[in-house]
Amino acid sequence: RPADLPPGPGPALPLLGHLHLLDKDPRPKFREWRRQYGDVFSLYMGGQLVVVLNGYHVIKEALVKQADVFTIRPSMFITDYITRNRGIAFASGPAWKEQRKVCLEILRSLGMGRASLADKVQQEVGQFVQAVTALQGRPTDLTDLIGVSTSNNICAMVFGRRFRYDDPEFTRYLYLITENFKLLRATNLMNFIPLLRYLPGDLFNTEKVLSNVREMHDSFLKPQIQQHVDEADDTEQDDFITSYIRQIQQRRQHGNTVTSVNEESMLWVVSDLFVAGTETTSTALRWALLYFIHYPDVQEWCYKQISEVITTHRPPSMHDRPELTHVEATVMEVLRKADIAAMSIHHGVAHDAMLRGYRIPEGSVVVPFLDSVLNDEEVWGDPQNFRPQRFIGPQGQIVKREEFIPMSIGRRVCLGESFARMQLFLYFATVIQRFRFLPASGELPPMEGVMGLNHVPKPYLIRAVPRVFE
Ligand code: HEM
Repeated sequence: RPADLPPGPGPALPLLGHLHLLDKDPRPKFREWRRQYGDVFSLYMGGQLVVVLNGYHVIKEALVKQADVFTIRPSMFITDYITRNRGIAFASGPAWKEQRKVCLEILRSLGMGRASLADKVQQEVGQFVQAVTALQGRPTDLTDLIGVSTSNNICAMVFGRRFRYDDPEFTRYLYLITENFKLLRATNLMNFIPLLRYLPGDLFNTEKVLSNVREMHDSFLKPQIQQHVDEADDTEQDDFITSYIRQIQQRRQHGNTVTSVNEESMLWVVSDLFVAGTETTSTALRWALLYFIHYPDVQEWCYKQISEVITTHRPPSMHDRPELTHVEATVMEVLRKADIAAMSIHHGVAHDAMLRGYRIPEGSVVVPFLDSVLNDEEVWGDPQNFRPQRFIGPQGQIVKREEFIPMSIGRRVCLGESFARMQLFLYFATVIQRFRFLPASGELPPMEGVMGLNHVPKPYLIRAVPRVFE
């Protein structure tokens, strides 16, 4: 490692680099290396130099203060192979900029984070409550139900419709997403060890991942889009696809030929919203229920406020959000402690850069290690504890800390942040109002998660016992 690069673990092995030192869950090793080498350290994954950014100040210095340099995605074999700079999440340059701008405009016009969309989410939460009530407190793994329900919120926004919980086709597409989130961790190795690409067969599941993407696009997204195209002229429909089609038409009418806003981009953007919005939000909700059964006092702390502020006669709405501070604080603590996007999405550098006196060469992969901020002792004091009260100030108000960055910061900050936060608030408030969550047996399920692309809880059974209102 040249002397001006960030320090890191000793000699790298040929082909593997430092990969042999990393477990399936690299977080403990990264925490150890931060203590040893400081807030900016580097390692080789295969032949690829990876620079890991730790702590709020370093991540902000890179992603915000040097945004012109650190906003791009690195060129990686797998993502280049699959997305080819289409969509948002893995695109860079002018196409990413234009897609992100158009998407944000549309999402804002649809009311992301505001009342109109909230009504639809509230209706979906109502359906979810009905389905959970029907279980009559029986021990159940709620993963699939949560998956379909949270995904329905994206569907309401993007397609203007929802799907039944027992729709086998829709459940199949959600399964494909979950499978890809799991498979991509192994597939990722191909990014770092080019030799693996030449092995016969599909040992690292690249073809499987690609065929899952194709199936989702061809059998699900394209027909949904086509239906919107067919009905575009005579529809009052108020959803993402209809708005995007209008954006395409406007550009055509103005003779704009250099734009990336076209039918192909629409497919990839819709795919990104669907994939990024489904898996993450449902994971957060699954973590939440697990925390609820481990911390019954937190459930009661929220329930007491809900029953005082809005009683139990009507479901909570977004208007209650400012007053339901205990629920809001619990959403924040789940997002902090669950570490869902611990490694964020990889960033790159547009050209050689300097950070904290170290050179970050063009071609590096940059990991904003969000875990290092969300679990920083200097910021939180007792990060290991699940304690929503840390977000409540002396006057009972919500404390907003700039270090609270579960969805990253800078120009790439999660596009669905306010939508996700709105959904989580409505689910948490409503299910706590309606149920008491208990473990399936005397033994509590483990809190350790599994690292794929996201940090997800292991499957567990839970009892949702309807509360009896007097
Ligand atoms: C709890 C829920 C969620 C978490 C923890 C989360 C987290 C993240 C993180 C860490 C990133 C990477 C930011 C970076 O590169 O620095 C990201 C990007 C993104 N998220 Fe989310 N997200 C969530 C929900 C959503 C939802 C509901 C949507 C869609 C409506 C969404 C859409 C996206 C998109 C499109 C990107 C790519 C942005 C870009 O590259 O410009 N996310 N998210």
